[in-house]
Amino acid sequence: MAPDAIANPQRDYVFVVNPTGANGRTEQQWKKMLPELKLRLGKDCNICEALTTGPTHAVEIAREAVRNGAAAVVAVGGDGTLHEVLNGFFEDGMPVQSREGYSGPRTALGLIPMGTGSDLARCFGWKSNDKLEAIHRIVKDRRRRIDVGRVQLPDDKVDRYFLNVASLHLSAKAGHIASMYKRFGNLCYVIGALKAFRSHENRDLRTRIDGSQWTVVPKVTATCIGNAKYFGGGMKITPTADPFNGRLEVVSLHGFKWYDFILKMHTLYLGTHVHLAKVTTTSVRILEVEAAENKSKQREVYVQADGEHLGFLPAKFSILPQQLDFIM
Ligand SMILES: Nc1ncnc2c1ncn2[C@@H]1O[C@H](COP(=O)(O)OP(=O)(O)OP(=O)(O)O)[C@@H](O)[C@H]1O
Repeated sequence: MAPDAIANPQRDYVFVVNPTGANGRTEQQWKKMLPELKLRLGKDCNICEALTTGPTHAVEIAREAVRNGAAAVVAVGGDGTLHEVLNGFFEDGMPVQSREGYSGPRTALGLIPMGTGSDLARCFGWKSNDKLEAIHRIVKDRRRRIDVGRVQLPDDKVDRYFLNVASLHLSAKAGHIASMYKRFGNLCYVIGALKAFRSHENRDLRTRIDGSQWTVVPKVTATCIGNAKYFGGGMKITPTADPFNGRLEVVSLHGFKWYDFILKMHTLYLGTHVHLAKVTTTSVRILEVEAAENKSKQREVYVQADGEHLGFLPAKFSILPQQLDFIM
């Protein structure tokens, strides 16, 4: 166990479980794992089990746990649950502080991947639904500072945070549609992409990197902003992203037609799409995006982060100056 676990006998480990994750399998697997987890974490650790009752509940549970100075808040479920737990570490654009008087170590974020997609787990080479591997990781409690991406939409006063990938236009719309077809497992992302293409038009966008000059980027099909490498249940969309290097990798697809998407689909899973002529890549700390044409058209350009539909352009994507402790 980590040295600070011995120094502080009252360590709360809060497990935020989405019982409906992976079409209900998350709850079954969690129940099987819990007795061994209790045994291995031992008496020094207080295991708090919180089952979510619906969307966004995980945000509230995590926020309260951080305020109360929990040693760790662990998302048990898919990337959607992880995303909500992450967002619980922040409020009003600031990291949540523990209650006055608490002087223990910072709260760490943890993950037991038991969802459909598990894209962050894939980025670290962790197996999804591997009980022993997950227990070992939590018990060992090895922490590493991880980068957090932020999305700001001027119309929406609430900033959103992401660990995997934010994106805009076709990919964001496809993700939004995919969320309605989760019952089909990973196939939901393919269904989402095909449906999204039906009403899709490539758009000229204006972008600004790290506060420099605005430039027009023609015929954007989708732009993906990666803190980590994967989205959509295994698409290696930002293959050079590294969640520890303080940067976001931006991959844009230009002028794609629906048949390009079918023909090139395998390259998105392999991460080799970045070598295609219609794909550009950049490394940034801040990316601002708005429509180049008629501003009313920007209401048609979807924006998402870690699979959550956030709204429409304009949007600002950035890496947070402060990192988060993450259980690796
Ligand atoms: N009790 C609940 N009932 C219904 N929906 C919930 C509940 N708890 C959480 N959710 C929602 O379920 C969404 C998906 O959850 P989660 O990511 O854990 O599982 P998943 O279905 O495996 O999906 P993913 O593809 O993200 O891995 C979350 O974004 C959350 O908003």
